Amino acid sequence: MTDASPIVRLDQLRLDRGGRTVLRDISLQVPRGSIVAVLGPSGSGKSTLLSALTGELPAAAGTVEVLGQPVPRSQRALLELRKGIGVLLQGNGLLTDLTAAENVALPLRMHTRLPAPVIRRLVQMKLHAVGLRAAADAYPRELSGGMARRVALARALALDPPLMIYDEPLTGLDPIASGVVMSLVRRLNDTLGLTSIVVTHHVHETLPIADHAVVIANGGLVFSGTPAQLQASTDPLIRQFLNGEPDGPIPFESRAFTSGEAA
Ligand SMILES: Nc1ncnc2c1ncn2[C@@H]1O[C@H](COP(=O)(O)OP(=O)(O)OP(=O)(O)O)[C@@H](O)[C@H]1O
Repeated sequence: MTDASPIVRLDQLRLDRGGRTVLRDISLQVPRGSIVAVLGPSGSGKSTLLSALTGELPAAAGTVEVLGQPVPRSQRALLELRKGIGVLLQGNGLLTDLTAAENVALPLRMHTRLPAPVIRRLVQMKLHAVGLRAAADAYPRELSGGMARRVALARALALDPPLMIYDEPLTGLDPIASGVVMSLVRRLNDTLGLTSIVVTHHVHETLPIADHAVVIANGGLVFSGTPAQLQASTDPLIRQFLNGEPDGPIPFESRAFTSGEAA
């Protein structure tokens, strides 16, 4: 029997930072098996939203449920929850004095008691999944930007998390490497039975692999629907964002927070 409950459920969520409300009234359900693109201009609160999913930032109001449970407050329960969330951060976060294989092995060494030969085999499998088995003994400096991103992706997959979160996975990559990484995101999602949340302002590279898209701007969720619906939207705010125009309903120096509420 498959579990039909959403893997992430946000209800009337408000998030504050530095005494200001960054996002308000965010309600969203992420179905299992889907890829959801979270889009929005710089400073709109995308990373802030991610912090709420990993429990780094508690909700100021409303609820956040991840992997079928409210995000806990205790450090111990949070650590347990985070084992089920693979995160690919903006920088790759690879340790430069470790090889690709050693980097991928890190979470397995830290969070499991598996014997070394089993870890070696799992690492080979993860590197194979991102098409880099041959690069196991290379150091990060010997890899191209796209290859390093894929090693970081293999490391994020090390503990077989059901939920993957990608924070700006294309930053610094050329168009070819971007295409490789995005198609890998889709393939891994489908072959490993994952659910993926991709936070990015790379709209045109991300929409083709997404099942659902949300746009955050001006302190809230301004769109939620399929990529086709997003592309067809006539909302001036959405058009401004999609076309990258400086003038329109999104302020150029996007100040995502709305003043007052948490002050
Ligand atoms: N630790 C913090 N304290 C106070 N304000 C913060 C903090 N972190 C972020 N902010 C503010 O919250 C807002 C949203 O920032 P956030 O980093 O979530 O946006 P973003 O959409 O991820 O931006 P980018 O695409 O540039 O990474 C911004 O106005 C930012 O200045």
